[in-house]
Amino acid sequence: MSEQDPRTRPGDDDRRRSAAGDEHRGRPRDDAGSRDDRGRGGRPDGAGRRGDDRRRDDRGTGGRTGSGWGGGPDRGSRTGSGWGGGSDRGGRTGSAGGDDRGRPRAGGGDDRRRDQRDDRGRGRDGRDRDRRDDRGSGHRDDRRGYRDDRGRDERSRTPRADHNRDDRGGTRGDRGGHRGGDRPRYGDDRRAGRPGDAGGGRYRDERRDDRRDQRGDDRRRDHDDRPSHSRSGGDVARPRGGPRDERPAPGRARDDREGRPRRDRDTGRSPRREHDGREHDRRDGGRRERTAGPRNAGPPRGRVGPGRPPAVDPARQAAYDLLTAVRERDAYANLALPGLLRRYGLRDRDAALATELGYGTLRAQGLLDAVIDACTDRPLSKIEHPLLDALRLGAYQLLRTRVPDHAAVSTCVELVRGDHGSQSAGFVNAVLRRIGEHDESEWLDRLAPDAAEDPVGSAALRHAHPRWIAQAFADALGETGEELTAALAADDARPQVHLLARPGEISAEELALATGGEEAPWSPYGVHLEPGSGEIGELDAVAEGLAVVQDEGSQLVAVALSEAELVGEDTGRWLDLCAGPGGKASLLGGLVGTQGGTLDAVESSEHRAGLVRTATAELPVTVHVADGREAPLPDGVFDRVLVDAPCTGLGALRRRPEARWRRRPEDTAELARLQRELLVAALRHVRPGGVVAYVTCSPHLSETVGVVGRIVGREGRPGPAGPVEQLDARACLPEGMPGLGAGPAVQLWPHRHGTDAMFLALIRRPAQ
Ligand SMILES: C[S@@+](CC[C@H](N)C(=O)[O-])C[C@H]1O[C@@H](n2cnc3c(N)ncnc32)[C@H](O)[C@@H]1O
Repeated sequence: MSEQDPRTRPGDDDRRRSAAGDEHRGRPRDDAGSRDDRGRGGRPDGAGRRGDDRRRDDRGTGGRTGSGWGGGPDRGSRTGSGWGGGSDRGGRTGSAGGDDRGRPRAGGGDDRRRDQRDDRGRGRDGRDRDRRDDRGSGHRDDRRGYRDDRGRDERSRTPRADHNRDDRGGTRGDRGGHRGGDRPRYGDDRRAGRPGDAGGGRYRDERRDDRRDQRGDDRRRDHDDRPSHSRSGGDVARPRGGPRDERPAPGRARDDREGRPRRDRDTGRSPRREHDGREHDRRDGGRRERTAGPRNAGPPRGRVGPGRPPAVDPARQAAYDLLTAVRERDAYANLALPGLLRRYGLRDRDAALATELGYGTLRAQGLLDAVIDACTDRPLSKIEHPLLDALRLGAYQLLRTRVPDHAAVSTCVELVRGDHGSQSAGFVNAVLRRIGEHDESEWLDRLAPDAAEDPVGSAALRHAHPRWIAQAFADALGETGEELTAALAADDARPQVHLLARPGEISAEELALATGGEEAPWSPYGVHLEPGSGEIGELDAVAEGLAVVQDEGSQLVAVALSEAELVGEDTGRWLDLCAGPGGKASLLGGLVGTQGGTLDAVESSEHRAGLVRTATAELPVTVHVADGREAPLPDGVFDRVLVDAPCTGLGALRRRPEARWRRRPEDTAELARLQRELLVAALRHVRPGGVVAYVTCSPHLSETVGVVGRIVGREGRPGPAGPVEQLDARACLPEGMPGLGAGPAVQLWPHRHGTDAMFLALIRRPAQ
């Protein structure tokens, strides 16, 4: 889950909104025949358009099923789980080629891709025209080649809205009405024991277009609050990159909004404000070294001289305001940033610069503070916060960007001069000049603990992590050497944006073509976008609801649950016990929908339950606002249950620039209790022979194996949920995926897998 992370602070939900995108899913494997069939990986139904001959030939045995499940001949044999990819999949990451990847592909062929290319060329006017036309005629569907009259007839018998009622009445009996058409199918040969083998369809009805319009309105209204909609899910560009192409990226809508930089600032900060007592010391920062900095380099104690408007470029002003918002309002950076970009009229390279500076400064805060601390007489806690923000912003530019020193210093000096006077400006100037005397590695050599004596402390400072988080990573990795360094470094890097190609809506291949991205190495639904400029929400595929932002690790754990081996038939009744904001519910709902099943989605926060409704609006998902520990749902009936538990989110810090400095070690104990209780509840709701996936986006042992160990029981003694069996989760992840450990649980890592650090345990209730 991305910044929309619920796990961070229970009760803060209203501050978080989501694109249902960020953010963290089977079949019996005892049937060799079905394994083989899956392994051949062709479209089970033979329906849908084919790609061109070259693609068909290259794909060989690994053609894509409409639902994204393919699997080359060498893949099904391992787990029988039908993970997509052809026999050459293992070489994919090293291969520049696209057509020979043996990737699973959805039903669309060249026509659809051509259509999408044409769409892109039309630009905004063309899209608007299509939208107008769509409303009455369904033209939009034709345009993408998805139109299916049979499906529409069936859908008209079972309006979509039924699926999102908060009661279940009348929906299940109609499930079959959503199947059919030329949409991908889950055949018996691929999903033994699954219901609805006739396949799934797109979940649409005549109200779809209306709803899309409504969604568009919601999207615009919620824009400020949507997470991860900048290309990086975080930073977007280095400040001194070459000239950037200001044309819209492929598939990106032109934005004809007019933005005007505004100089007004909404902070109203007083230079005399009391400090809040927050520590700005070297808690995580290694030993203190005072250099011969300005001896009088303490902060001024009040405004000196007349204030005047800051003469700073809007990008730096926006970054500075972001730091203020995070500090003063506990804002989530990825939720606050889009509004600031709009306020200052920032687009393209300016937006990229503002994002880089704001996110980078937040991410590196502990390192920056250690350096600032070494350059002034006063403890950081005695420096007025706005000045400290300016110092951090300047220090980040000096140490971690190619911004010329003079520009880094002078712009930060000007940032404070207007509101805080010339004496404050002089203080900032003096400290930043001191910082600029050394580069980052020289400062680290001076300030970091000796790696031989304190490897965790050294790695923590060098990669800008609090020590306790670096220690938690070390504990989970089981080492404090090179791999810890690699993990922290990957966690400190600008992340790619990962998109989920929604099952039944668009294939990963099509989405990659439409967005200029790359198909993900592991998830059959994933597309990676390079960090760059621009708003993800402006991509046509995202704007039209065909794709959402979702980390590949989140996709993998959701698909793993859908792949886990049940005892007995999958009746298509699935449950997501902690669903908000709906990222995985949207994927699970799409998967279960393609086989005619349903998903119940429980979320304790009303607001976040609303986000789940929005994210699953066209899927067979019923949303319940309830505490997952006592949800009003029957016991012992669900085939598959996801517990994507509220957690510290330590595994997604790269997407949440400020989170690493907010979390406290003591957060984990209370969360672990809640996690255990939710897992026990899930095991109550799952039927005998059904499977529960316990998932966190944290590698902290007390939230992962600690929770699972207590519930599964130890040394033959059952835990509080009675006897259960832990499955080998590795078998439900793509074959050839490296670094999955010794099992049975799986810990994903950014440095090993390019994903957030998601944890997955699969637990099955014994069959009666
Ligand atoms: C990690 S998030 C789930 C993310 C979600 N699965 C997704 O992919 O978008 C955990 C969610 O659990 C919710 N939550 C917290 N306590 C809960 C409880 N007792 N019962 C149900 N949901 C709860 C939080 O509000 C939050 O939305």
